[in-house]
Amino acid sequence: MNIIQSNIANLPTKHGNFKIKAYTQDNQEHLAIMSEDFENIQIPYVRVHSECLTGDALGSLKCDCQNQLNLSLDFIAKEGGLVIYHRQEGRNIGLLNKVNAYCLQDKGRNTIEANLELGFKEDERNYKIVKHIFNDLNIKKIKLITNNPHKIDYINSIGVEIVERIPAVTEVNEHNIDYLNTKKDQMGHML
Ligand SMILES: Nc1nc2c(ncn2[C@@H]2O[C@H](COP(=O)(O)OP(=O)(O)OP(=O)(O)O)[C@@H](O)[C@H]2O)c(=O)[nH]1
Ligand SMILES: [Zn+2]
Repeated sequence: MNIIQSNIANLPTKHGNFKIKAYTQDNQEHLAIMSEDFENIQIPYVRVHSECLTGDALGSLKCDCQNQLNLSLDFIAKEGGLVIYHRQEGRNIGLLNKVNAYCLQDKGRNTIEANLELGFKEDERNYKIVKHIFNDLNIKKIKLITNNPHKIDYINSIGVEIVERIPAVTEVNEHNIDYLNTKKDQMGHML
């Protein structure tokens, strides 16, 4: 696993002041976004946020990604911890395939059916870089911000203890209600 990593730099944002460190693996560039007091925290709050360009950058109402990212950055700036911006767009099928999946959803498929019809699993993400980042930042115990039980299982399986789960529940609207219901009913999300 060939990973290149950056130095640490300051990043002031409208959410607060952070320190950032980038990691490159297999042409994917990921970012650790740490609160200023990160080094002194015993058990950090952590959000592993999967990239969603349409949500995070454009404010798409089809998903809850931008709201979850904003909520997490606000929370981490205040309470102390880390957001890992995990560049596995579209549950790791990539942007082009996600747009094709959205086209199928325009025709009535749900988020899982669209992935399967394109020849992918419902979730193609892997968390190898997350394991590396936890090791690099010497993190052994965390409080994880998530609704996704599979993320909890994975992070437990790499030897990082989750002492508390913080829900990341945000607003429901007419565009994301079906998506959120599919995540809850068919993907096991705690919503
Ligand atoms: N393939 C595909 N990916 C999607 C779709 N909607 C959102 N995504 C991607 O799903 C990822 C976010 O996953 P979610 O299931 O919303 O949340 P999660 O990260 O599994 O769980 P939480 O920690 O609770 O947020 C991002 O990479 C999005 O780009 C979709 O309809 N199809
Ligand atoms: Zn999204």
